[in-house]
Amino acid sequence: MGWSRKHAVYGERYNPEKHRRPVPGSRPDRDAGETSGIADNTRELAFAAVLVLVGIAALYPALHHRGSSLSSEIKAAKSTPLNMKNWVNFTLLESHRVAHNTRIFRFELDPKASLGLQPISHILVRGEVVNRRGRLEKITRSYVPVSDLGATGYFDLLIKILPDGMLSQRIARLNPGDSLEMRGPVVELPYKANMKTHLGMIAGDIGITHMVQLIKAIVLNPNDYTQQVSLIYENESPEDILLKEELDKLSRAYPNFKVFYTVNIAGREWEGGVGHITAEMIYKALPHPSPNTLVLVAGPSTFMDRVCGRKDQERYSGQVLGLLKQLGYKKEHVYKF
Ligand SMILES: Cc1cc2nc3c(=O)[nH]c(=O)nc-3n(C[C@H](O)[C@H](O)[C@H](O)COP(=O)(O)OP(=O)(O)OC[C@H]3O[C@@H](n4cnc5c(N)ncnc54)[C@H](O)[C@@H]3O)c2cc1C
Repeated sequence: MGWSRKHAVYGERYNPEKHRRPVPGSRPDRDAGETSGIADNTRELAFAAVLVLVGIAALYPALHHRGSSLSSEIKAAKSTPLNMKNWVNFTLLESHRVAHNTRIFRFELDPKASLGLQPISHILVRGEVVNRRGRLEKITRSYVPVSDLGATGYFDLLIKILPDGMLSQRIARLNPGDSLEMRGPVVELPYKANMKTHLGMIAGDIGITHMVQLIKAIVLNPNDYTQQVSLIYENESPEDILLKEELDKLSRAYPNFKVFYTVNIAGREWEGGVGHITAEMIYKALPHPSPNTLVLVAGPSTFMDRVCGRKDQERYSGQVLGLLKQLGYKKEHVYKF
């Protein structure tokens, strides 16, 4: 689904060598003028060889141990029960309220297994409901896991419970120990570490799930050198902001992640933006269109209309409209969920 190869080839790729942060304590390479003849070189070489041998002997048990722990991590990742072919039952461990109409549902995995997702992916959830004609029917909906992708033993879904939502109402009635059928994953945007230098994100309401999955995948990956991830997140009121505490924590812990909130109804103490997202907010907070940047957008249909236009097909983002068009963004600068 979603991201096509066509989108991924635009522009120069971010080059980790060029942008690598210096390793603390590392010293510049030795100047060629410091070497003092063949005899010195031979002595240095012999000494270095002895050091290497001693080093290998000392490190062998640690390397061996690390090797086996890596292979068990790989085994664990492989042991994910989630697959595209069959529906698998997952047991609810617990759920907790995030906002008046939204809850996090935590499902169980084997203690060493993780979901093994590539960002950005969603999974399919199926449940039996009474349909609008009063008949029992199995229906399927998509949800984006928001727990760290490497988390073992569980995964979390953030689900908005709609007043007349068939599956979300069914999920809201689950008790710990109940189970739900799932299948997947479905990769939407196959994100690769360092694929852009600066990512912009614009989310409305429950559209945050896509962004949270990617933000965590970037900041928790020591080999991802993305210079900046900037999110603008729109909601109805401060109480409706989903995962605010977690987003604030991430932005305090990782200087390459910044978040700006805007709400339609604000109290006196509110310090963020007020009203719908504007062109000015986007201009100030997000990367300007360039081959090294990408802006991701997710939210309800009316929100998409204002910001960039709806996705026109299942696989392609389509033309850029709305605020992003006004600001000069083209198809290759925008990914719509
Ligand atoms: C790729 C993808 C990822 C998604 N990820 C998530 C996620 O992580 N968390 C999540 O909660 N949802 C997510 N959704 C939406 C989810 O798949 C369901 O559509 C949603 O839970 C409603 O299903 P339902 O059966 O409860 O409601 P339905 O019975 O299908 O719909 C009930 C009514 O609610 C309307 N409606 C649908 N969505 C919304 C909405 N967001 N706000 C207001 N009204 C709405 C429908 O138009 C309909 O009138 C995702 C959707 C897609 C396509």
